[in-house]
Amino acid sequence: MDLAERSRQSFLPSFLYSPSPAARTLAVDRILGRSLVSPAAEVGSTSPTPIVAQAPNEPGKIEMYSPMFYAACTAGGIASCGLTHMAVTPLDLVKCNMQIDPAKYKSISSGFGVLLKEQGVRGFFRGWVPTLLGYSAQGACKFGFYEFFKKYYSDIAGPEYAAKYKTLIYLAGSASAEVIADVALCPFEAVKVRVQTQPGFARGLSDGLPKFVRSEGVSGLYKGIVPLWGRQIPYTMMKFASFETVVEMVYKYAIPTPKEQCSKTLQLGVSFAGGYIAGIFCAIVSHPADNLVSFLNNAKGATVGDAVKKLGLWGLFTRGLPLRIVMIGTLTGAQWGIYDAFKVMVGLPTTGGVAPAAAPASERDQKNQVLASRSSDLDQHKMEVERVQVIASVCAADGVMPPEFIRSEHEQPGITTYRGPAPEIPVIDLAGADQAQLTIAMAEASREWGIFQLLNHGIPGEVIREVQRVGMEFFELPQEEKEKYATVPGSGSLEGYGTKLQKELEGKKAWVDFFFHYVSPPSRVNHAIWPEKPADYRTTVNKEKVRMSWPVFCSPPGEMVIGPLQQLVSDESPPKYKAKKYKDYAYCKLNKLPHIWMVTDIMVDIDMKKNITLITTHQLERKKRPQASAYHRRKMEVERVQVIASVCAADGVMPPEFIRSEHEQPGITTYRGSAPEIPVIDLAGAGKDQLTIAVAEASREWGIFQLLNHGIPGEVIRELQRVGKEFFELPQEEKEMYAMECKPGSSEGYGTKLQKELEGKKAWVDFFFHYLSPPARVNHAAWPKNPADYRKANEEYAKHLVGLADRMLMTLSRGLGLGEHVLKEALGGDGLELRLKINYYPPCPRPDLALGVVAHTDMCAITFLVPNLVPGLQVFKDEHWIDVNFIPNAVIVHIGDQIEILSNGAYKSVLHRTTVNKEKVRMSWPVFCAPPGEMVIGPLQQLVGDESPAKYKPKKYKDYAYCKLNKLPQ
Ligand SMILES: O=C(O)CCC(=O)C(=O)O
Ligand SMILES: [Fe+2]
Repeated sequence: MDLAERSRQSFLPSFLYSPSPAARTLAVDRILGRSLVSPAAEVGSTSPTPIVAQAPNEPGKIEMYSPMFYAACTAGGIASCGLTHMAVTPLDLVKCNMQIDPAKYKSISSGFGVLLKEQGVRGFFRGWVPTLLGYSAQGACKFGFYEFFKKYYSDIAGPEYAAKYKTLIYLAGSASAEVIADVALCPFEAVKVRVQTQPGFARGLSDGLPKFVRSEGVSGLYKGIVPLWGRQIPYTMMKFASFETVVEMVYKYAIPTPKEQCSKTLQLGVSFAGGYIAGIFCAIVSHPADNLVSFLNNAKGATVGDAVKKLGLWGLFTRGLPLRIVMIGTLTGAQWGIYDAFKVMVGLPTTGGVAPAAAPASERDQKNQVLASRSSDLDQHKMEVERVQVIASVCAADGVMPPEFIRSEHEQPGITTYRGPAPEIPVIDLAGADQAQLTIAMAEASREWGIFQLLNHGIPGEVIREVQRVGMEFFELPQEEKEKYATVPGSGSLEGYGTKLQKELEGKKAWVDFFFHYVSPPSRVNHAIWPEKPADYRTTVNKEKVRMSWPVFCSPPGEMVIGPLQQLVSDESPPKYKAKKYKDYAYCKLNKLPHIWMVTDIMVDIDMKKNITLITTHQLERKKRPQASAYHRRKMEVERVQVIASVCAADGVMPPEFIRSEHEQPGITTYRGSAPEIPVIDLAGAGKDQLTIAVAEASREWGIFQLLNHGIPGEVIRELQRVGKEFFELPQEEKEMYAMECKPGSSEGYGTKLQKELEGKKAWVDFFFHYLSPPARVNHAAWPKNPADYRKANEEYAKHLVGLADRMLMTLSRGLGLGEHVLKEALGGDGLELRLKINYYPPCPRPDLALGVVAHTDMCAITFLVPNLVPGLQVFKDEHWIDVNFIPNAVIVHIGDQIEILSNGAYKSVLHRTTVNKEKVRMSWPVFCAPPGEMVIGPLQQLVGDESPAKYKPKKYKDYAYCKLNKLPQ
């Protein structure tokens, strides 16, 4: 499987799989497939990648609105109506007889007695065959055509009107379906009534039908069609529209979780309840008519007026109502329950609960085409962006959405929105106050809230409405038109039509598209990026641009240095923020780089026993320790995992952002069965050819192996590890001197990844990065000065590693049937860049819940790694996460993305991750070998031919890195 393919398979939830290569699949691929890239495993230039766990294949899923879908709905309708009506045949029989011969069948209970006496128990089921067949046919048409007409009318109305007039659509859809359903039912109903009410006419359908046709003709079968329509159509309209409405309201108001996240049992419960309530409505509205019919049948020659006089208006509406409510409620509840249970059984969602705003198929196809054609133009990042508006139109149909939009629980508005009484944000009336009052009001609102509403702000309502109108008109343009204004990532300009790409807190996506452009000052305004349509966009916005500057973001020019105002800083109120250029602040913020501008308070807590612990101010507040503790305050700029670990160790809990969701938790996802070991290759024990075969096979099959007798002396590795460990054991302040800067191009130093990960989770690891080779890239200033022999140990290791890398690249090259030097040359020859990373995984209170480095493939060409003896590395092989059993003194080799690409997929870059340990510190020293950024990497020409077309697009390594780190499609 190549990289792209793997990433596509990984996180697609089962409900988004589509078995057929139809338009929907295309949409899913295009729209969802690429967004499943996992985060950077290393800050800077190496790693991040696709994949986490393979989702199971789910064959047999039915695509919404496909012929199979309607067939399933039809079958569900058969089960639903046929069975329920057959079950109530005895009741129906008595009821029909009461209507025909009220003198004999006086009430339901006495009617049963008469039947039993005259016909025995078998008499109760007289006519069950025409009932079953008739109502099966009716159910088939009723539900099958209802789904059809609902979609058909929604499509005609278009998404907006379909949502606005949804009730009308339910009513029209069910009426249309019922017209057809009654045509199917009518002949069976005619025979059934005759069989049930005319003793001796026939035993059942088989003899009754020919007899009926002989006496009344075929047209006789349809004599009752008009009254049938009259009775059934309004009833069905009520039944379907109220069901849809009730279900929608239940999901909206009664159940906090979105429908697609509710269990199937709950969904079916909602269907039954919705059906029951719909049944109650049906019973109520049809009740007067029902009473009327019974009365007229019972009293020959009576009129409606007589009935009203006799029963009274109240009686007409209520007499016998409770019983009918129970009967019809149960029946309708059961019908919807059975219908939806059938749908669930075949893998469809239950009915209702989302607005029917399905984009018309043709429109959707059009969008897919646009997406598809854009994807052929791979050179432009902007062509590859997934618009929420497009995703929404694809998703609207089935009411599900891609998982990256589903927030984790602590963010879900359904859960986290406060429902109690809450104060309103301040409202400030600019007209109603003098300057002093206004100053006080605004200052207070800004101190307390940071947000307020202005009244009488001087912008005429008409101006605002116009700006909103032209903006809305732009977003309603065809997708192609909007894409002309797409923002270009990496272009340095934020202006244009855009959608945020997984760069959010928690890696989730925001359900929003946007358009950005400057409106002021004139020197910054670039009308070229302003929408051309609607035609009056520019004049409308331009005209009002000065006043429009109220609601837009007002910020300083990028070069301005912003820090606490001098006048507000003193000994008593020391600066809380670092001064920095606005553009640097923006860069860090946009890239979620360490908040070096913000200073975290860390307290040193010394208790009576002279135990020293680090504690955050926040934790201190929670702990409310007795007076006996003394606290020393100090500032920490970034939250290091090592510091967090030392704070957490005491109470055995850890911050929630380290708790992985279940599909990532090592406690759940680590494979415990017997698993193969990663290949072990002994460099001393084999001839050149044997070695080539072993390395090539391991790289094809696994993408990872351990080398024994690699030629790096044990002493050299031990020294490397000693100095690294000593560095991490230095006081925090000293390590912070090497903190990685959040500036473009800075990729060396001490660091901690901050909130850049899939699902917004944090990795339980700190690290140090620096170059080892080539000499031109090495910057000793970035290396730790302490311990003193850090440099010597690393230089020694680097020397050996350069040799080992050469040797392995030669072997891999031979393994592809190529000359020894081909791979290395393709990677820049002696320009090959070696970057050391030291991973420091502190002890973790819940190693079953946290991860060290999240699942990724290394972005570089090849990685050489030596860990300490604490286990933790896992690889994904044959759909399982398996532990790597490191052999002491071995070197672990990872194939990275660039070798996979150069080999045109013959060698696989390995998907791996790390777990952490409860008691012990785990450390590892990977060295990432990568080509210089300017090198163009693509499948080697020698490996590409007619039979084996290129699977990867050549691109500069730095562009590959840019895309990977920013989660853009490759
Ligand atoms: O710590 C390890 O064993 C692996 C670390 C890793 O995969 C990485 O940093 O890219
Ligand atoms: Fe890695």
